[in-house]
Amino acid sequence: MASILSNLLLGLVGTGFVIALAKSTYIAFFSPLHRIPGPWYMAMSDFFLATHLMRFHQTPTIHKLIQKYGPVVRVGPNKVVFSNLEAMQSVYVQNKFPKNSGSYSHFRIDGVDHLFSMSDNESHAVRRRAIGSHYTSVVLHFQPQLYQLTLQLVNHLNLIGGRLPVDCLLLLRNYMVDVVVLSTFGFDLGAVQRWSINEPEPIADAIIDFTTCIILESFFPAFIWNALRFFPNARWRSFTGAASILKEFVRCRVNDLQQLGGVETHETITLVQCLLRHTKSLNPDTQLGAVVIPETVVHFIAGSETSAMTLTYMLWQLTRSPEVADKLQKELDEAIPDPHNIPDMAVLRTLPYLNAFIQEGLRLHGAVPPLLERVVPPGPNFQLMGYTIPPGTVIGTQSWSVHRDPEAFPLPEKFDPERWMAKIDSPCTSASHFMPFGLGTRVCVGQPLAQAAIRAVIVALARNFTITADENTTEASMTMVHGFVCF
Ligand code: HEM
Repeated sequence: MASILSNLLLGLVGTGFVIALAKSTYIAFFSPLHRIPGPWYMAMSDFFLATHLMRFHQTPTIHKLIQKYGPVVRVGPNKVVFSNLEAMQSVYVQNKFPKNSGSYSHFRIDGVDHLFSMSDNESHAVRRRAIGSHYTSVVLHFQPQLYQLTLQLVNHLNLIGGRLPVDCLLLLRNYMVDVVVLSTFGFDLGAVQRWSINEPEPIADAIIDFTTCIILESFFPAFIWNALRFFPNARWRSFTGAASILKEFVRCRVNDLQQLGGVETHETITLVQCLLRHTKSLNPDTQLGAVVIPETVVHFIAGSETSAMTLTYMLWQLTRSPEVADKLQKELDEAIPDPHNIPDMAVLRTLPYLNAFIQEGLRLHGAVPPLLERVVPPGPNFQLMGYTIPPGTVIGTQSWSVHRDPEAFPLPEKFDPERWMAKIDSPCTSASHFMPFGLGTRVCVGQPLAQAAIRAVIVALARNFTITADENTTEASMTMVHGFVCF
């Protein structure tokens, strides 16, 4: 009896395996995507790409595939990547293909969509209009406070006086949390102050935990993940509860603001004011959890780690190239007579070497370099570089590869701000290959804030200090680890 059962089981497993293999083979070799170059095993299953994602290595793996197979590669049964300017324009700018909800839905907060995760173009456009105005005028409204926060960094570092090494990422993460809270609520959270007295910053920690957690979560079915969250370990609980910590923080601050009447001023300048007015105009009874909280939380996450990461790499580049550091310092010394007085942002935007340095930093170390996945919508097939792509196919490009295209950027791995200097008066292909903030209608809404914070920090630190790397900071220790944002 036992042997009959085990034979039956074996037969069932064998049949399942043969059916799955036949299906994968059919998809790989007979689907409309079968002409597109790429590894045959990747065309059969998403498993292979997922293993690279799990090891935080998907972005460089895709880059290697593009180098090997050419500018268009099939990397999954239903997934195609490309690195080509016309295709970029067509997918992201002209056709505005929607985001792939399969991957972006993991970013939802409690299952609620926000600007970043929305895949429906129409709902996105409404939300974007409501929020976009906040970021286009954020520097106008908050420049004095932004500079004050930045000069705090200088003061704290002056107190250390170069006697001890400083973990730049930790410091800049706290700085960016202060910047994002400032733009969201209009007050100084004091995260940098806390850093200066060696105290942990729960919001900064929760932001980091959240970004790592969603990657981990994406590998488990929801019911398993929900069970895992109850594992009785304090660190694990705070790790998986990062979203709750952030939501609670936002809820309390919004309540405080409402009680003080701060949301009803005539001038709408903070992100939260914009969001409250927006939700009121849609439906006065909308709960905070439906729009304001998830939207605010995602701006904390999207805004702080990204900019802190890019800034850290920019500082590292200053330690590696004395020639670059000297040129930057010379330009800043001439333009800024008083090192404790940062000139207006409009003046900083005219400094050629500073801008070239920042462009180059964003090219090599933009914090969001992975595949920006879109889906071909229902309707006619899409023509991608001579290949027919049916509706439902996931397609996309990644700035990691576009920014390392040797035709646009000769010696692409070299950190060389000069490559931007030559081109400032004669726009050329490299400018159209520049996409650290994404492109099209889904381009980073926080870009003006990120650019302003990066400019202010680089100016303040390079004008006031000579930056050197600690002996433990090496090429190996600085190798980027790739999630959706880099680590
Ligand atoms: C160096 C810093 C930053 C980089 C490299 C960066 C990069 C990006 C990229 C590549 C996208 C497009 C993602 C996609 O198409 O899937 C994006 C979108 C977004 N970013 Fe940023 N970002 C930065 C800073 C910020 C800041 C400071 C904020 C806000 C405080 C922010 C908020 C957002 C939001 C809300 C979106 C979604 C926009 C939409 O879909 O309409 N980011 N960012």
